[in-house]
Amino acid sequence: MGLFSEKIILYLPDSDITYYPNFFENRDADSYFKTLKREIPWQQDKIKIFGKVYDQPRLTALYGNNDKTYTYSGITMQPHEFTPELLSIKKMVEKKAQTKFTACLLNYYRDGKDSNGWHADNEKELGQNPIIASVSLGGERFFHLRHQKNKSLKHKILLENGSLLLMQGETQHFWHHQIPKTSKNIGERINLTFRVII
Ligand SMILES: O=C(O)CCC(=O)C(=O)O
Ligand SMILES: [Fe+2]
Repeated sequence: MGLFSEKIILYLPDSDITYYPNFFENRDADSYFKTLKREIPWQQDKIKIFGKVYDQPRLTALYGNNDKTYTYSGITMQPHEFTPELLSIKKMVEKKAQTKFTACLLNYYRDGKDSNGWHADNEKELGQNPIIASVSLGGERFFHLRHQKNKSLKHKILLENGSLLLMQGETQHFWHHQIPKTSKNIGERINLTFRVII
């Protein structure tokens, strides 16, 4: 077992979630962060929540190895072609997850006011039991989990620079997750969520 293989299983009911805190070495994570911040054509979309239109509270981009679009919160995103950096990250994630991913949704949280509200990644194009592999680069943010039926069942985990979080099995049927806003003075963060879009 190498230095970077520490594996933390979150034994939450109705879930299959694993966290690898040091999936990337810090200097690799830092270098990916710099390149992606500069090269990705970050966009701020409008989202629709209960019929009202808002600016999404973060920047995003979609990458894919086919032209399949991805629709959530009333936005349909068109994929860009994978860059060399994204392909090298994808390859390492695929080895760990034992899955070939077709797409990556990227999130750029500029500061603590940027966030990602409660949701499950349960869009129909992700299939029945989606596997989501989520890479964190840059500033640390808390990831909150809340059971959809039993809302007193909660958990939070700090997503560190260079970490990988794997959610699979029935997780998206039973749990919501969010990245809440924070008033702490924190660094900007890039998150990559690899998905299989069918
Ligand atoms: O930024 C994160 O860690 C979570 C991103 C997320 O939940 C999503 O893009 O669906
Ligand atoms: Fe999500």
